[in-house]
Amino acid sequence: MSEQTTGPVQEFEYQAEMKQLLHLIVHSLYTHREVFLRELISNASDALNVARFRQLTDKSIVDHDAPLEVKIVLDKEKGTFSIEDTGIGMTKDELINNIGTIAKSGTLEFLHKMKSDQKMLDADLIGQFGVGFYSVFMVTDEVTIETRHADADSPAYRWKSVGEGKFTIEEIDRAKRGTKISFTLKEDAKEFSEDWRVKNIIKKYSNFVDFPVYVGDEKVNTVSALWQKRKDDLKDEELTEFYKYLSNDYQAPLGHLHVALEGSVNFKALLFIPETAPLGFFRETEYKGLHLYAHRILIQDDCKDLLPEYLRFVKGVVDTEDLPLNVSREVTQSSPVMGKINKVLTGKVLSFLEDWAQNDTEKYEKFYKNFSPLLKTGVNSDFSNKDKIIELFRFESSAAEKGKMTSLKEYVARMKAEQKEIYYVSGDSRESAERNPNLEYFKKHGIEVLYLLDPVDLFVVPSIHEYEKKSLKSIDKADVQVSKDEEKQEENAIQESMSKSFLSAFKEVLIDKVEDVIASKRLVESPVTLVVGKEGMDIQTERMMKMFNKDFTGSKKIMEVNLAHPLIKNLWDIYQQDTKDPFLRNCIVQLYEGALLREGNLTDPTAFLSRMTEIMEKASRK
Ligand SMILES: Nc1ncnc2c1ncn2[C@@H]1O[C@H](COP(=O)(O)OP(=O)(O)OP(=O)(O)O)[C@@H](O)[C@H]1O
Repeated sequence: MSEQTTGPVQEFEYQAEMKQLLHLIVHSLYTHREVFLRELISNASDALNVARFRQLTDKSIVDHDAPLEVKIVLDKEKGTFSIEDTGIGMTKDELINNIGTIAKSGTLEFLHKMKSDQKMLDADLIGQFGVGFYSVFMVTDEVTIETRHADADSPAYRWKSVGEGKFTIEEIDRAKRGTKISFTLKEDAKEFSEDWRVKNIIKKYSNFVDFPVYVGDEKVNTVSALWQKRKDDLKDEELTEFYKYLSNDYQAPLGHLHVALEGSVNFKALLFIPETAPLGFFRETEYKGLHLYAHRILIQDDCKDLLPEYLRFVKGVVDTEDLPLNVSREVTQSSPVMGKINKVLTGKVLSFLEDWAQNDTEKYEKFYKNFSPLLKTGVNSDFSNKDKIIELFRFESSAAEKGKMTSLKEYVARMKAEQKEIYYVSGDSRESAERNPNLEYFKKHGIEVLYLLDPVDLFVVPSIHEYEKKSLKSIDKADVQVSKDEEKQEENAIQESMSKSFLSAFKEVLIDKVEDVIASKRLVESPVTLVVGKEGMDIQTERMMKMFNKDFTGSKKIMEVNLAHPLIKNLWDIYQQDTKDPFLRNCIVQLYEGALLREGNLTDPTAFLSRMTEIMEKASRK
């Protein structure tokens, strides 16, 4: 029965974006429609949490001692559904502002995209995208909300909407605190007025809600603090169920970690690593943190202070006895207890990953593929754990077949006695890294080079500097060490007189383009290559900087010339006859621009092509 109206009915219009969203929900979401119930229970549970907080500190709230619970009433004959909570309730402003806005940015965009991709829109995905309350319009055409806020002087209201266009608000006579949402189910959604169906859905999605959920007179959910159980008593099935409830993920987690600590800090934690990164995970600046409980009572469902940001893929709960119940967000942030928990958890998560890396490579590689771009940034932000994080790095390598990953430890174990540095090269793909002419020397001499194929590597690997006292060096740098013997042999092969004056001719032609031109000790098959000075930025890094900032110019490169290459020898012959030969000059520019092209930095391909035509014409003349 509805409460009496006590004021005029006011009409409101949804924002344009909201209308579009509602249209999509009503007309496009067909599968997993039962998640509307999860959304409604989750909102009720949030409201109950707020009420529980207020109960602790404010004796004057409406129905101070009312039990905190959710009641669902079904009428199979009439096909109706109602859900009522004794939570905090809503004021008029909250009804207008909170109901009627899209919870998460990007939701509409996402739904549109799914639709235009002609994908089957699956309502199970919406939990991740924050359609929230409005999912109810999948199963009904008209919704009524009756609510009274816990503040003693706050009136009660009825909100009514037929979905797509408008909603109305009127004042009503309701004495109870909390919110009741009721509606008649659509013809094709009548199943949701069946007891057994609704109970099954609650068990599936909402078993771990912190408050009793009743269907009729029967309490349906478990209401158990899983993390309080002993490690050995935890069953895989309930862990998976709990994880899904907690994270809104529809897949089982990749793994979990149970921590119980007693001593200078006391807490229990149940943490999960997801199987895959949720859509939009890496774009997300607004991510959800862990759930923080104190004495088994949820005090924050989004606590970002329990783990550093580079571990934000971890989902789960932390329950501590060291924080007071009525602790505010500001106090938790600066609390030394939080600092201690953060420190312990970070160490535990890193050791947990290290254990996978050592003992379950398949799982680790799955994890690594999904989350390593984030994990790796820890090297630049968490100095106390830097060494641990570095152990978790994996790379493709010239010593391993495509797709196989290797660690720095394994690399160092394979290093030859005379090798002093750890070498790496970056590239968009293994193939492009392997085509880098700077690699030729290393290939010829069987020196292992790591391939940095993840763009994030370029920002983090250079800051590793050293691993087991061996410095990490990009093979694009001019000062990579080439073994002494080798140097001698090469030097002998190079005619001293040839190199000096000839190279200065290169320099003269490329005067404003390169920093220097030197004889190469590392090239085998290519005529020239570009390298960066000791302090310079890696070539790939520079390319990325240019993508972010059009005005970024980068530094001048050093050109290395392979004096043993047949083409260079031919040019030497031309040079000896005429040091200013225009063909020679053209070839020098072409060689330089060819090197730019290879590294993806050629800015004027038209000039490059016409010069090439000119050179070919000359070369093909009889
Ligand atoms: N039963 C309720 N009691 C009190 N407030 C509610 C209730 N249901 C909804 N609300 C209010 O309406 C808002 C919008 O709910 P909605 O489900 O659309 O999004 P959300 O819960 O904020 O986001 P998400 O679904 O992503 O968690 C809530 O944030 C809350 O302020």
